Amino acid sequence: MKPPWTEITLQVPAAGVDLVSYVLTDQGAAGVVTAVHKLDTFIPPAPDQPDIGDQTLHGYFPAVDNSEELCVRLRAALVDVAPLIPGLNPGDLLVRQVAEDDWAENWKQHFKPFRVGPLLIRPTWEQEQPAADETLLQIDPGMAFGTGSHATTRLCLEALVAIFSRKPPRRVLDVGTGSGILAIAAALLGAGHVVGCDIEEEACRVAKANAVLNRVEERLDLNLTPLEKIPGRFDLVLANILAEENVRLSAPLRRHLADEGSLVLSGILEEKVPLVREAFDPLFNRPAQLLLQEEWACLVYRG
Ligand SMILES: C[S@@+](CC[C@H](N)C(=O)[O-])C[C@H]1O[C@@H](n2cnc3c(N)ncnc32)[C@H](O)[C@@H]1O
Repeated sequence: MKPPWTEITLQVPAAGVDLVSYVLTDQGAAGVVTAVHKLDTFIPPAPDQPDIGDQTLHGYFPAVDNSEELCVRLRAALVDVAPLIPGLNPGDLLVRQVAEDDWAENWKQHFKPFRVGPLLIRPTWEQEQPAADETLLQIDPGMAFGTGSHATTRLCLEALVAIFSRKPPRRVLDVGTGSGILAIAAALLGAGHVVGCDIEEEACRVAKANAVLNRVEERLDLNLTPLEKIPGRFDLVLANILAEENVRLSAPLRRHLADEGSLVLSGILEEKVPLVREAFDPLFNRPAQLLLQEEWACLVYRG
């Protein structure tokens, strides 16, 4: 029998769905589902649009014995973002144990192939073929974050393609590799050696499987080594982790960057840009390039 999951359900004001989804993922949710909007492309309504009301959000966590402990942790994380989401009630969590079949396949219908520069990024269950001048990147995110359809990943992919079009980095570091999508993109675009790290064992397993799928496993080193302990310096460092985590890791991220290398910081809500700039600007001689998509920002520094 397939393992069960712990489902957490909460009501979220429409404009907060993306942020709460991100928080649940950060707290270990393997998948997040809304009834009417998919997680990865939710666009908050414009201020002049009528409020479309609360959305029901389901987060799926590997089954836990003590669901109260999970709820306490989630409430604490939600209390942190509640000031950004008027109307969010972090106390209001419903818990249910569910079988895998209840949700595991449903989300797949939302992930469609898309293009960034020369890359055609395609989920494994889709058939679209690359044009002659395109490179296919196949991805099965499994239980890891990173289909490419989240704005934070897309911003990284766009920055990465632009950097490779100027001067292909030889050595790349992908901090918080998730499904391995960015690490694999770097390898497919020509990087000689790519290190990807994550704090989640499952992410490393999924990323390795995706590396094999794309036949780049020999140039990829995917592991659970904490950033501080990874040896060497890199021509390109990518970090699609939350703003606060980027700030916490500012010193080791900078240390891992080779001279003239590029540092791509993502997972940053637009209102958190000043916080990230405050930590990173003093470490660089030049200001960062700012890329924006939906309510997410990406900062690109040059060493
Ligand atoms: C938003 S996902 C990004 C996945 C993928 N790189 C992408 O761009 O789609 C963030 C990932 O970072 C991992 N993570 C969070 N903090 C981390 C840290 N300090 N070191 C390594 N990985 C971390 C999480 O487990 C998660 O897989």
